[in-house]
Amino acid sequence: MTHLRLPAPAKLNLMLHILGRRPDGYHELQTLFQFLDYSDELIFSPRSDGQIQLLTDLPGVPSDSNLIVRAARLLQQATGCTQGADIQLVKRLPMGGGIGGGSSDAATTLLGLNHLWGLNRSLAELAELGLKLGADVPVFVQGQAAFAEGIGERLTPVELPEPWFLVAIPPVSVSTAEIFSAPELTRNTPASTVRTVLKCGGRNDCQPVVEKRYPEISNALILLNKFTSAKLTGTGCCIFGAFSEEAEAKAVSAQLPEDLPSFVAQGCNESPLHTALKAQIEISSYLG
Ligand SMILES: C[C@@](CO)(OP(=O)(O)O)[C@H](O)COP(=O)(O)OP(=O)(O)OC[C@H]1O[C@@H](n2ccc(N)nc2=O)[C@H](O)[C@@H]1O
Ligand SMILES: Nc1ncnc2c1ncn2[C@@H]1O[C@H](COP(=O)(O)OP(=O)(O)O)[C@@H](O)[C@H]1O
Repeated sequence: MTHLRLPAPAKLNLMLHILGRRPDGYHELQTLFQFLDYSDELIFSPRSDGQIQLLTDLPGVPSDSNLIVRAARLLQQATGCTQGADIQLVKRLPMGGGIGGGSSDAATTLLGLNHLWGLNRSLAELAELGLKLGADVPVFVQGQAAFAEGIGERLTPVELPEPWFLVAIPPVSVSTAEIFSAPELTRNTPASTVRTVLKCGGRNDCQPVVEKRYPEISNALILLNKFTSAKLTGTGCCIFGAFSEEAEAKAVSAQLPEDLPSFVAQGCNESPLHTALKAQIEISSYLG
């Protein structure tokens, strides 16, 4: 195989409840994840010298800290694999946006290199490895819309409607660690069941903290709420609203001011990464 090109899709947190804080500082949460058909892209080419080279510079992120390089090295260590790779990144997902770009890049690296290097590791093994890189990585590895518990790693797959989402990107970057360490964050929301959440929805406990600290986000929510019910994803900065028709979402997107960029994408219960990998595997077996 000469190279492998795969998407690293965004996610939305359709609700996010914080139940408590563990002794290690991580938070127990309940969240509903759905993927978006809007992705970074990664292109993997094999190297026989064992080196991992990221060919694309990501401003502000040194190569050794990039989750792509960290995921590739972790996979080498865990499997004893001596092969390497050149990796190109086409970055589309806003960084620090709460749509999981870094975690998704890491998951695509784990699945992509597992395939390219012929390692045959299961999704469960790769998800366990991914959790070492971030709480959000396992859901991208498993690739199904899910109700997540624990710190985000205990996943119950769910079937959700797949509306069109308008995602607006207020011009600020929010650090996940900052919001989770805020003294004023609600940390005692009672546990819900997946059934209740699917029936009644839920809120994002991070939203009041983020709105207070980032007026740009609170103003963007006021604006989008004029068209549809809008919410924060994860710890922000992105906000979203759902529409049944793509055209309707695009019409609203076109009416937003220039300083509030946005995109429209469909919600997906199967990750576009898994859809692309299945197609890739079919092509490889067809070509022999
Ligand atoms: C909040 C969520 C919701 O999906 O997403 P984002 O807004 O970051 O996209 C996730 O829980 C974020 O997952 P992820 O971005 O992978 O977090 P990590 O790198 O593991 O952790 C970043 C920091 O957030 C805090 N953290 C994260 C997850 C969690 N359940 N409890 C926490 O307290 C920790 O302080 C940690 O230092
Ligand atoms: N491949 C990557 N893509 C994006 N961010 C990365 C990557 N590798 C490391 N990071 C770091 O992770 C942080 C969080 O990134 P990201 O996943 O985009 O946001 P969020 O967790 O809010 O969804 C970035 O600010 C950056 O410092």
